[in-house]
Amino acid sequence: MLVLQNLLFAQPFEQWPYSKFKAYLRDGRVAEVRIDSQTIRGKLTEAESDGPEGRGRKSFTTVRVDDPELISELEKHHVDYRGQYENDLLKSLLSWIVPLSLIFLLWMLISRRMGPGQGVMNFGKSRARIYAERETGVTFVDVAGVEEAKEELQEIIDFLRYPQKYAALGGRIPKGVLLVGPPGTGKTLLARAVAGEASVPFFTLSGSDFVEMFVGVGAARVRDLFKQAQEKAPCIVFIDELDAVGKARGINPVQQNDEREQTLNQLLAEMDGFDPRKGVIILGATNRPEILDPALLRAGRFDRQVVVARPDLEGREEILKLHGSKVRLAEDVDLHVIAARTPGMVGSDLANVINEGALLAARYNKEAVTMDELDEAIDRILAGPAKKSRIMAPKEKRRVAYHESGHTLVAEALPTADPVRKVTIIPHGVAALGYTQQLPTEDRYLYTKEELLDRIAVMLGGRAAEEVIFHDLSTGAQDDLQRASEMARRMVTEFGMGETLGPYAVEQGRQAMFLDSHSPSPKTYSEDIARNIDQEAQNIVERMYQRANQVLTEHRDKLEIVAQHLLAHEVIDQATLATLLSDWRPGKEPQFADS
Ligand SMILES: Nc1ncnc2c1ncn2[C@@H]1O[C@H](COP(=O)(O)OP(=O)(O)OP(=O)(O)O)[C@@H](O)[C@H]1O
Ligand SMILES: [Zn+2]
Repeated sequence: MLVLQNLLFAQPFEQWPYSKFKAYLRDGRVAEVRIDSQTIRGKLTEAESDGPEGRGRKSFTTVRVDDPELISELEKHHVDYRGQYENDLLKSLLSWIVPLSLIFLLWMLISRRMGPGQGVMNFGKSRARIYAERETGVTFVDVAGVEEAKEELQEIIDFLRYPQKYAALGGRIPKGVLLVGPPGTGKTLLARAVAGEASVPFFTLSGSDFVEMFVGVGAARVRDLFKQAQEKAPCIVFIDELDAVGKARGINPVQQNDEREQTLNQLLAEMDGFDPRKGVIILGATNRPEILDPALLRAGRFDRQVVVARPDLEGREEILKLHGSKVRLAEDVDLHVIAARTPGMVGSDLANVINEGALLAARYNKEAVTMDELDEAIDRILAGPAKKSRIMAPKEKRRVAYHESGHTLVAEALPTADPVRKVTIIPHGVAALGYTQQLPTEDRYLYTKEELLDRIAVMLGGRAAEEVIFHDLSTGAQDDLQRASEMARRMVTEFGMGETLGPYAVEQGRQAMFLDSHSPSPKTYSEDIARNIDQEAQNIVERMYQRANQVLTEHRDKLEIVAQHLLAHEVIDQATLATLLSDWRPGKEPQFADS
């Protein structure tokens, strides 16, 4: 820079006072100047130059002072000036450019966080994007292992395809369908597939997005979303994580969330306000239906629920096949074996197994994914603490299979027990390892003494099976025991079915107790009677346990058949159970003496 300047000003500089420079400037004798932070260097005009020997024109330098008129005077006298003259304009420019660009940056950040098409400028607008089928490209082929859910959704697809047909017939079409199931089972995927199958636009919004920072934004979005959707009908509106916005109102009075509540109210209003025959179907997804505001589940809203359950063995194999087809699997890979190793895993876990396996194969420079990589992938995924607890070791699985078979057999054997609808050893919820689902044949309000006793025996059937088969007990029956004991106690104290008290009820009905569950119910009887009640309840449990034990010992072969089928397939439905027990007529067992 300095070198350049010196070249430019070939002649030596004369040191001038500033006033002299200004005087020359005003007289129009200055030709050009270079200004930097400390000094001003300049050249005079041709006319001012020295004689013929001077190669250049006369140059001067002066100390730069704070002179607001300098630039205007330079302009006025047509001086060629260059340099960094920090005038007030620049200063003030800087003083607002910097904060302005900071604000802009912040705005960019916020609008990126808020998703595309959603800036500060239009934050009332819904960020719903439209997915045409071409874009999502998802159909039922891409969702595996959830056949029941698919079947239930088929009607919705049919309706979206031929809304006129339904309108003509006047059939009632649900407005809202709630997909309920554990995380990663493919609820989102399924919703998209419904849109894909029906070739309709897919609007999506996530409940957690609703909970925004400004009050009113969520509600505005909901309004906008429904407006857009109605213009594009037939279409699907999908609300993921419905529980984030649909939590029961007023659950937490301390930390109230006006925004969420407003959004929820808007959602309810919108759902009430449109005519489903126009062809807008709302799909919601949640893995915690129990915390939803009951208003959301009322008729005309999400009044239909579709369970997207954890996949069973076959389902897992299907999902593995689906995702396995996207990578190169070695000849030796048996996805059935992988499926058998992964009870409790959901679709996203299984997709992960395949993906992780492929990554490992690439790392080991293999040509294809082999069993080794898939095994390692499973181990890696199981290492996550949350997953581990969900997945059973083979030994545990065996025990759970016999336990559940025990419940099943006792239920089938006893004359009044409800028929078994479904048995599964796929982990459900947090506590239950498996479950046996009984189907009440009719709505029940009254139970006879014998029916209650049968129920208690069924509850104890799991534990009895463990004893018959393994000759020891596990902690898995804790919940069964509690329920059986409570039932026995209530028989004695509330229903007057015991001998100690006869037809005398000492405890209030359960409803009343429930309302005031913190204070123990006042004892209206003596210590003596209390001891007798305990004794009698204990006797009932003990007797029913023996009864369950007897059924299972006598029909151990049936127990084996059911348990082995459970181990192989993880679920047994009512029809399969009937086939498995074909030659055995349940309910025909001799009545147990109930003295
Ligand atoms: N049934 C399935 N068939 C095929 N792939 C599946 C299935 N379930 C899950 N996946 C895979 O897992 C991914 C995540 O699934 P998805 O997001 O649909 O689950 P989700 O039930 O909506 O979970 P969340 O409740 O956590 O939102 C899918 O993109 C897909 O790759
Ligand atoms: Zn049990």
